[in-house]
Amino acid sequence: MDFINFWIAFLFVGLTCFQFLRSNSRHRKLGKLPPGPYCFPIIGNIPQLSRNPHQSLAKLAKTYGPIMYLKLGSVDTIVVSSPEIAKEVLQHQALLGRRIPAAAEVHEHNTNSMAWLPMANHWRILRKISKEQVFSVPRLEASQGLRQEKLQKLFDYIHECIVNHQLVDVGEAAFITALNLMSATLFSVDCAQFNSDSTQELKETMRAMTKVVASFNLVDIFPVLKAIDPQRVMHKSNIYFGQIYSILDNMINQRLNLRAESSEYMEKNDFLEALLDYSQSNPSEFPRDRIKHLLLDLFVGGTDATAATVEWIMTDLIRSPEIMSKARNELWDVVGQNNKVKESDISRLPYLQSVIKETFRYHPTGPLLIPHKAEVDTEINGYIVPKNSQIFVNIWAIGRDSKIWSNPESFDPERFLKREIDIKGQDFDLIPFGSGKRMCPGFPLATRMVPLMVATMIQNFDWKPENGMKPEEVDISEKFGVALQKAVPLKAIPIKL
Ligand code: HEM
Repeated sequence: MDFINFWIAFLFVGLTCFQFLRSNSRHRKLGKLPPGPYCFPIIGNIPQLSRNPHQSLAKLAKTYGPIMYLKLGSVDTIVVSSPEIAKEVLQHQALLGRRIPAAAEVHEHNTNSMAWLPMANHWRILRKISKEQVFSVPRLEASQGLRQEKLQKLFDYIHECIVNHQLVDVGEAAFITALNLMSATLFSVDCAQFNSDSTQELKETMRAMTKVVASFNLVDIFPVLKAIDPQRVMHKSNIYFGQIYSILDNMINQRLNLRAESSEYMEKNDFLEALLDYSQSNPSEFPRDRIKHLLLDLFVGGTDATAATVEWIMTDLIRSPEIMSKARNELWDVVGQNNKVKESDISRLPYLQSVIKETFRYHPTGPLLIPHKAEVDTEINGYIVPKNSQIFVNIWAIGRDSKIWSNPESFDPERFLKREIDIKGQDFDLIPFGSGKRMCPGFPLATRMVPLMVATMIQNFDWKPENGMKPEEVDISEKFGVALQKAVPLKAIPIKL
């Protein structure tokens, strides 16, 4: 070890020990912390977590209970694993902050992004604009034609795979479709093509950026390392965010030019048009340079979660052919075999909705939600949640709890036909989109896109696993990330019906 590395390591260990001792003495004064496993000096509970922390934490909760205290590096962490305490946490004003990952602290993203802002004025304005201008029913109705076209492309692609005797990489097809659904809805543009190796800048950069943001970064658990950025995560993130912002800036400028050039300009039905209108009439509340930040939030928030959800639903259906045919029969009964499924049909498809809910229970796309942060010392269920703790609400553990669900390890959509439960954040047994003020703002769009993508994939196609595998052999192991991914991507054989 050379001289400089020695001093960096010495400084790191010294500062971490100092922080460790200081926070321990502060906690002793505060009161009773929730129970939790033994915490090692400096590294805390990191050795007790696997690559799938939601699963390790669910196991630990069986021993230590529905509210636990852990230390991840130098970060106080509270883990909640029951619907009752999840409700208390998600409705507590002081626990709705965010701990910002270092990878998001680039290009002023953290100070402009709805996902990372604290619940102050700027965040409130963004939520209001999203609710009233972007995800309002009239706006969603007006933009549905844009989405219908993209679903036709998905249908044509699957058809082409059949003609060419090709497997479908279901995750990739879902990602391209989600990306195009989002880019059509946001700015009337197609960002990605099926079966194309040509440069698809936005798609590739989005992939790279999500990978960087999802990667394990030492700085997030030892903030003293931020200035060194030992894994170069912030460096890479800075590049990808910069590239995406410049693509978005170009799109915004092009649209502004189009609007300025012709007096006969026909307004488009997309979200960009709504945001430009709002910004022009409320420049002080929502200046032009904030549009790109909101577009990025919606684009990133919408694409990965939607694509991962669809890949999981298709995995669960391919593993259970009788459930897939039941969902298809419902589509044929309600919509017909040859009519395209429309957004207005979704409410008449209770079985398909049960399938989607069951996948949300079984493989929730955000197993720990997006971690919340305690803004002040707060008491929950008789325990202290120290200021600045990060809070994980483990909805994966709630979804697999046998006290709440019978046979939680089996995929059984029928349970939702017997039990009325919605996913709008009111019933804390199932909150795939979170609940309360910080709940996913994209819920109204996601609940249109996901059923239509699945319907497009199963209405006229049956599916077989690749390589002569039996349905029940299709892999369901998970890979933790920005959205919960499949560890082994789903590749399957489509069959025309
Ligand atoms: C199946 C699809 C989706 C799932 C499962 C999902 C799930 C979630 C979850 C669990 C949260 C965190 C809630 C919390 O921290 O309490 C969240 C937040 C968020 N989602 Fe979604 N989401 C989906 C689709 C979308 C779409 C389509 C958009 C936008 C077009 C979107 C944009 C966002 C944003 C911006 C946030 C941060 C909100 C804030 O912090 O105030 N999501 N989502």
